Amino acid sequence: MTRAVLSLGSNLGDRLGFLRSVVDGLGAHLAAVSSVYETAPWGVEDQPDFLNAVCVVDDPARDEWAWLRTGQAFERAAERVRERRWGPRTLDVDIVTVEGVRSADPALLLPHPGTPDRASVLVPWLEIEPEAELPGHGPVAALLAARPEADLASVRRTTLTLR
Ligand SMILES: Nc1ncnc2c1ncn2[C@@H]1O[C@H](COP(=O)(O)OP(=O)(O)OP(=O)(O)O)[C@@H](O)[C@H]1O
Ligand SMILES: Nc1nc2c(c(=O)[nH]1)N=C(CO)CN2
Repeated sequence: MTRAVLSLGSNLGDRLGFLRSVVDGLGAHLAAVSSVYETAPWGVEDQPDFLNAVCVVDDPARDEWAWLRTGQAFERAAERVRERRWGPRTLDVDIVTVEGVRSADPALLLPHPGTPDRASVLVPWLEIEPEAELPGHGPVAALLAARPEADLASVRRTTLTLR
């Protein structure tokens, strides 16, 4: 119960700097991090493009709630202001999965229910874990193959790096 997959997103201010703040803050607990992707916004479409990335983290001392608190601490440090659902933000850290954990608690849904529909999560995740499975949904590669072509085209790999 120590390994987790996190999705990172930013579309306000120093987008790359906010993603880097997470990677830097995770330090030795960062097991893998994807490339940075520039992605067209889903949900609310009249907002700037996002930078998105996915990382795999590992810490024997942290359970799923500790990972949620960790993500929220990074969001607070980025002075995130929550104005509307799916609206623009300096930093969003979603807990995609925590190994061996399923949760129906609205404060921490695991796996994150948006994952199967979000190419902005599936593409970077697949890059770092080609064999990944989303619990209850099967291989990430199959979820991605089921997305419409327009979704795939909206996720563009950049040359920016996080470490
Ligand atoms: N797996 C999860 N990861 C992060 N937050 C979660 C998760 N499951 C539930 N939450 C809850 O979601 C709440 C709101 O999250 P947030 O404002 O980031 O939503 P959103 O990014 O607008 O939408 P979405 O959750 O669909 O990406 C948080 O208070 C948190 O407790
Ligand atoms: N492309 C993209 N679109 C989004 C994102 C995101 O991370 N990437 N996050 C949102 C808020 O949860 C709303 N829309």
